[in-house]
Amino acid sequence: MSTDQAAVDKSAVERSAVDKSAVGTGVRQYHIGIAPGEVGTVALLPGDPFRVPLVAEFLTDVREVAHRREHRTMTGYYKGRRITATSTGMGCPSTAIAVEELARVGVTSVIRVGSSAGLQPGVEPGDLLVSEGTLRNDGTTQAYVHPGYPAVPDLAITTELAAAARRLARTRGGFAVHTGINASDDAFYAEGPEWIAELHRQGVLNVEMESAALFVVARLRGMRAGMICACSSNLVDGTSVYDEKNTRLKDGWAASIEAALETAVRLEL
Ligand SMILES: O=P(O)(O)O[C@H]1O[C@H](CO)[C@@H](O)[C@H]1O
Ligand SMILES: O=c1cc[nH]c(=O)[nH]1
Repeated sequence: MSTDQAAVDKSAVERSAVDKSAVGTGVRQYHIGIAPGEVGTVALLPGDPFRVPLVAEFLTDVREVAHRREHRTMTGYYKGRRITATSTGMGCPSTAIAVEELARVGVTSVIRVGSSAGLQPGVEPGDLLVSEGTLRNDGTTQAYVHPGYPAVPDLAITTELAAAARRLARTRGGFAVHTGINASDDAFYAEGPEWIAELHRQGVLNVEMESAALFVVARLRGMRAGMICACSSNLVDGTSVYDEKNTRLKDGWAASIEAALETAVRLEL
C-alpha cells in the first residue's frame, strides 16, 4: 500500500470512528448508572463509596440512586437544595469517567470532599485543605489537554469553601483551615521520600489523587469544580500515617462535607 493510500484509509477510519465526546447524552450512564432527572445540579464527590452515606447523614429525603463499580450515588436535600453525592473511586481515570457522566445527566457543579496528605509542617490530621490549584502528576489529564494546561478550581466555589470551613473552625474549634496548591499523583505507593521532599520544597500544601481530572474535565465540559479535603496524615512530619483509628480524619470528613453543603446553598449551585 502506498503512503497516500494509507493516509486515505486512516482518515476513512477516523471518519467512522466513535466520537466518545458525543456519546451518552440524555441516557442512563454506562458506569455511574444514573439517568437524567435522577440527580440535581450539584454533586459532592468523595473517593470512597462507603463515604457517600456520610454525606447522606446531612440530608433529608435521602434516596440511593445507583451503585455500580466504585460509583455509588445518593440524593437528598440540604436547607432546601437538592444535593447529590457520587463516589469517584481512587485516582484520575475513574474520576474523569464520573465527571464526564455526571455532566451528561445535568450536573453543573462538582465539589470533591476527599482525604489528602499534608506536605508542610503544621498541617495536621483532621485539618481542612481547600485547593487553589493542582500540580498534574497524573496520566489521565495528559490524554485530555496540553502539558501546560492548568488544573484549577472555580474561583467563587473555592473562596466560599474556605470561608465556610473557617466559620466551622471558629464555632467548633479543634482543626485549622489551609488553602494552597496540591498535587494529584497516580501512584500512592510510589510517592517516595525524594518526591515528597520535592513537593514540599516547591511549597505544595498536600497531595491526593483525583483533583487533576476533576478540575480539567470539569473545565472542558463547562462545569464548576472545587475541592475540600480532610488531612489524613502528614508525610513530612510523619503524624498519624495511615493508622486505623484516625478519628481526627473522620471528624475532618464531616466538617469538609458541611463546608461543601453550605457552599452549595450560598452559591445556589
Ligand atoms: O479518601 P479519598 O477521597 O479517596 O482520597 C484519598 O484517598 C485515596 C488514597 O488513600 C485516594 O483516593 C486519595 O485521593
Ligand atoms: O496521594 C496520596 C493521597 C493521600 N495520601 C497519600 O499519602 N498520598
